[in-house]
Amino acid sequence: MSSHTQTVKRLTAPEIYARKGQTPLVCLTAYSAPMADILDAACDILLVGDSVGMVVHGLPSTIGVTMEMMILHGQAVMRGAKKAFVVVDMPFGSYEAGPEQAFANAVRILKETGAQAVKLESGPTVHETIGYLTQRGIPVMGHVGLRPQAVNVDGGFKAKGRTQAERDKVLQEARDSDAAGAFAIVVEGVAADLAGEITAAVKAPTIGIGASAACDGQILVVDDMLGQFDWSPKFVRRYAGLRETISDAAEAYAKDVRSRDFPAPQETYFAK
Ligand SMILES: Nc1nc(=O)c2c([nH]1)NC[C@@H]1CN(c3ccc(C(=O)N[C@@H](CCC(=O)O)C(=O)O)cc3)CN21
Ligand SMILES: CC(C)C(=O)C(=O)O
Ligand SMILES: [Mg+2]
Repeated sequence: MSSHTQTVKRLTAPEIYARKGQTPLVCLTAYSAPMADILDAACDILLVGDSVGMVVHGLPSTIGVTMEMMILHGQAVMRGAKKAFVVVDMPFGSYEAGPEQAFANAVRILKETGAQAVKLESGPTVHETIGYLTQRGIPVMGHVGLRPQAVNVDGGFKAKGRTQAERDKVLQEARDSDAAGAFAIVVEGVAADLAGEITAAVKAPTIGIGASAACDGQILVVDDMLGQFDWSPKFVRRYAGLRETISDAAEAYAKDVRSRDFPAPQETYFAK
């Protein structure tokens, strides 16, 4: 459906920003059109996360995710979601060099997908970059705490804020993202008290993942909460058992094919 014939009004960045202190923002990741279509009614925000590289493409981390992957999945999600606000993650290497690199790649993401905003993980140039993009018409979601794209310097996916120096750094990055104009900030993998401090310190709504109930909203990787994996981080709650459901269905299909029970006459074409 083209934007001209769209009947359902999409949420906007200012509406998300104004949700601070209101009812919690409901967010999930989405990577495909049919999943976005199903999740649209329940969610305020759908994030086309670079976690797609690990969850869908089987990569060991998000480092190998490309602009092309983010754009293809962004396009699919935009075709499925009618009401939710859609944010696309900027992949590793597409924004860290500075504001001009980030702007060029964010423009490409918005033009080619139709999504309304991008997200980027905190780092030394992020304060400058969020301001540069926001002033030029691109809403930016910040991301502080556990930064999956820093996996190689951190030596793994490690929760943040166990030392005072680390707590100060995460809080400062959240303050910087807020001051630079982020319309929302993802807070990942931090202790509850730090998540509370950050949420109280910033004007933008905080969206937690492994960051306690103190945040202004929550996000999970959809395949985690649907139970597609046998291992998940501690912060995941399973709302379905898709792994077992899919495996049981595949076993039942295999049994029916081998016994020639499938296909039956009603599943077969005949000449007359
Ligand atoms: N499926 C999936 N779910 C996610 O939430 C997710 C991804 N993939 N990929 C990108 C990042 C990586 N994430 C991760 C991955 C592992 C841990 C993890 O191993 N956590 C440990 C605790 C580590 C610590 O205490 O420092 C755990 O046991 O929960 C956390 C976040 C979150 N994101
Ligand atoms: C988990 C969320 C916040 C994310 O960045 C992703 O899915 O890539
Ligand atoms: Mg991400």
